Amino acid sequence: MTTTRLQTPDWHEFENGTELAEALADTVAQKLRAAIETRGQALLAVSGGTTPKQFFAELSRQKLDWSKVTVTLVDERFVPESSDRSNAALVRNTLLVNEASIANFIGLYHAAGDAAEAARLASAQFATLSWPLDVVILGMGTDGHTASFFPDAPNLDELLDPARTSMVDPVLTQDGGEPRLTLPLSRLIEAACVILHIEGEEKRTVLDAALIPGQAKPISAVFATSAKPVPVYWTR
Ligand SMILES: O=C1O[C@H](COP(=O)(O)O)[C@@H](O)[C@H](O)[C@H]1O
Repeated sequence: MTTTRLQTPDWHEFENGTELAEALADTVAQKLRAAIETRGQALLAVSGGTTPKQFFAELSRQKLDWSKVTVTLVDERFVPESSDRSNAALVRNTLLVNEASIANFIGLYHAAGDAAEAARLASAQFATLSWPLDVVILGMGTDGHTASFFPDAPNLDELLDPARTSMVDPVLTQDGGEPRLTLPLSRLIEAACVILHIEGEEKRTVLDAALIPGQAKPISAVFATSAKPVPVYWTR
């Protein structure tokens, strides 16, 4: 992986998780309203894991025409929604409630034989969407992965190829706990708006290091290849 151009992050720091969640929800809601205004619909891709819960709760209460919003995931574990590891279950339970309960949701998981087959099924569904995405909210693990771009993934270079044309890719990773499904970097950075949401000192240190050329982690590729600034929303 080569990184030749890293951004100085557009840093948004908050006193606590509640203030961050409110500000991020306001920003995302504005972007969704603008997309609905200009193209009659909005596509939002969110991350899973533990960080976004409070943000999802705030976003779910935002007043906008959620019937015109399609929500999907940046990445998913190859597990059914009955699993407590399911990112789709997190979205259903914490984002697709309140005002947002009428949004359309397209998950990445399919009950297929393996992650590769599930990725093919998800890609066929994604082909019906009106690309590019309007808003992408990324998270990051303390190993520097974002989406399911895990450092140990054999196909990491392909996933991070800015010219990649696939829609959903399988990821075979030990670090990630189970096989994964992910949008490739190209689909994420072509979005009108990409925001990184991280919390805690450890993640800030990891990100700071990853932005130094020559210390590349998967997250580095987002900042190295995005044509637009990628705001970082952070709190201790
Ligand atoms: O595995 C994943 O991890 C990252 C970070 O999760 P967190 O629990 O540290 O917030 C997440 O962004 C990604 O969507 C998820 O699949």
